[in-house]
Amino acid sequence: MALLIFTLSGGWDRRDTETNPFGNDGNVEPVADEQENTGINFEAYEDIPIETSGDNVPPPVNTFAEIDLGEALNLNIQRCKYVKPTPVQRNAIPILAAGRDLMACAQTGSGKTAAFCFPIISGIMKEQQHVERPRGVRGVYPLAVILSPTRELACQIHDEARKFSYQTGVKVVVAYGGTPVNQQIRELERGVDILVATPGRLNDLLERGRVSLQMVKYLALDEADRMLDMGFEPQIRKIVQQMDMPPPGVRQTMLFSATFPREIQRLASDFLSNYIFLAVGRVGSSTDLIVQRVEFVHDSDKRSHLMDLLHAQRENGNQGKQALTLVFVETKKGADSLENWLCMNGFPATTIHGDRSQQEREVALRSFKTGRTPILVATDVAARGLDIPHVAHVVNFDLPNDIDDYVHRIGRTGRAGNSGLATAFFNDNNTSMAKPLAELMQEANQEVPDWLSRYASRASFGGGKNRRSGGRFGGRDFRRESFGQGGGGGGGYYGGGGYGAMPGGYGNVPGGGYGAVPGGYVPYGRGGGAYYGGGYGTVPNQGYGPGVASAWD
Ligand SMILES: Nc1ncnc2c1ncn2[C@@H]1O[C@H](COP(=O)(O)OP(=O)(O)OP(=O)(O)O)[C@@H](O)[C@H]1O
Repeated sequence: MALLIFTLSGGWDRRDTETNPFGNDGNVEPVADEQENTGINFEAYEDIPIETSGDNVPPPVNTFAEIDLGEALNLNIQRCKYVKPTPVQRNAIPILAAGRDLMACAQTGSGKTAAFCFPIISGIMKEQQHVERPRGVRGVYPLAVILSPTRELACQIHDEARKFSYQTGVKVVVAYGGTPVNQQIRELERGVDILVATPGRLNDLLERGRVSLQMVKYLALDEADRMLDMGFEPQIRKIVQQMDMPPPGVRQTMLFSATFPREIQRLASDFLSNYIFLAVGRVGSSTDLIVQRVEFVHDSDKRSHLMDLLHAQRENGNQGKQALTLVFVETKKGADSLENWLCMNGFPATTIHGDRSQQEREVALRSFKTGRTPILVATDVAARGLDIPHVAHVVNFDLPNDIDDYVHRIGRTGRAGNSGLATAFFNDNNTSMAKPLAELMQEANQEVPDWLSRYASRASFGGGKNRRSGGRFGGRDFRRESFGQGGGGGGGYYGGGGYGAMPGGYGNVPGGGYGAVPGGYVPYGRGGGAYYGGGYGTVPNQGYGPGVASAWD
């Protein structure tokens, strides 16, 4: 017999005909080996520093089972093969399950999506019987809104949330620009509990009167610092403060990012009520898990230098295969032209940026993910949130002007406890980044080349856009600093060093200072030095020393 339950998502619960988002992999079987099944290097997460502030912070949990998330959601957690919660999940889920507002700052790739999705889904499951949506009015009344800065990230969150809510009766719908709005309206009218959206498209739907926010109980901003910076803030204010969304205290608000500059925190506090601030030290981003290298490369040499890196990577790759490499450039034009050049030189590449149609962007992303075009040239549109498995190398061909953008960009590798490699090309156009970059690398136990330290110590370059406020954290509660209790903080948290193993490794780079790397996997660790084995051992960037010295002196 078909299971038809009327739900207040505005439609019929069609759990029995729901497409299985896990595909054939949706069987719930006991997980034999955590490491193998999750890909998570759990040890890397053990000593992670956690900082919370606010009134009556609910204690963290060690297992998902300690929180009553509901049976259907627990089954999905097993289907996802999540054995243990990550530190941000351990701390954030009980806070959110207790109904508290939260500003959470946790390293890239550490599972923030689940940290806000689980409590939302579980909360809606519990309330399903009691919620009454307005009747007789044509409109769509989501109970939760999740906002994301890019379309691709909105899609990704939607895909994740659909997995987590499979067979729970909770309906997730996504709305984003660049696709026909009427189709999305029709989908919304079939019922929605959780609406994942980009701000532009949601505003459009609100202005058309097709969506009402009056029933919203949960509001989540992913990449919250980006959502509240100058570009997006007016749109967010409009959605959150000028339409019919219940005020803070009535709705529950959760803000998540890997970075949280102080001034954005101050702004964000308008949207929150008696919130808890949570900072989780960076495991996945600018930490030991990502080997960061910075090389001095003049603009005119960037292409040939990139080519050398890609050649070396191919030679060391698995059966001559090119490892997935994400190359960040500054402009859309620059992205197109580099992509062309790479293709002409025998490196299958594609590109993603704001001038491409949504369809082209989606095709490009798919082609990169599947390895058909293992090089993706991107602008900052791909800097945040995208969770692409097996990205081995992020190249900052053009460095960003903001250190937080750098943190998000390199965080596209080294996800979920895996290791990764990030290379930045630095030259005289990037002097304002020298100081924050050197500091960030130092915090993360990376070896800072002498020439970069010299740039960093030059007073005239010291005014770089260094918005970092958290020392070892991606951010620290600005309320504490206002009260004079916090700020800064000594070292010691990264004392352990030496996580995991490094994929790839360069060998035989023509003209470079890299040594040959047999086997491709090279252990790395603090003080150990031997990132790339051989000649590239103890002093990374040595090969560029002379060039840099002449540029500098
Ligand atoms: N408890 C868990 N066990 C195993 N894997 C997990 C767990 N939680 C999340 N993951 C996986 O970790 C990866 C990274 O998660 P997610 O994309 O949510 O990171 P994030 O913190 O939002 O990163 P970013 O700051 O870059 O947006 C995903 O592939 C996700 O499926």
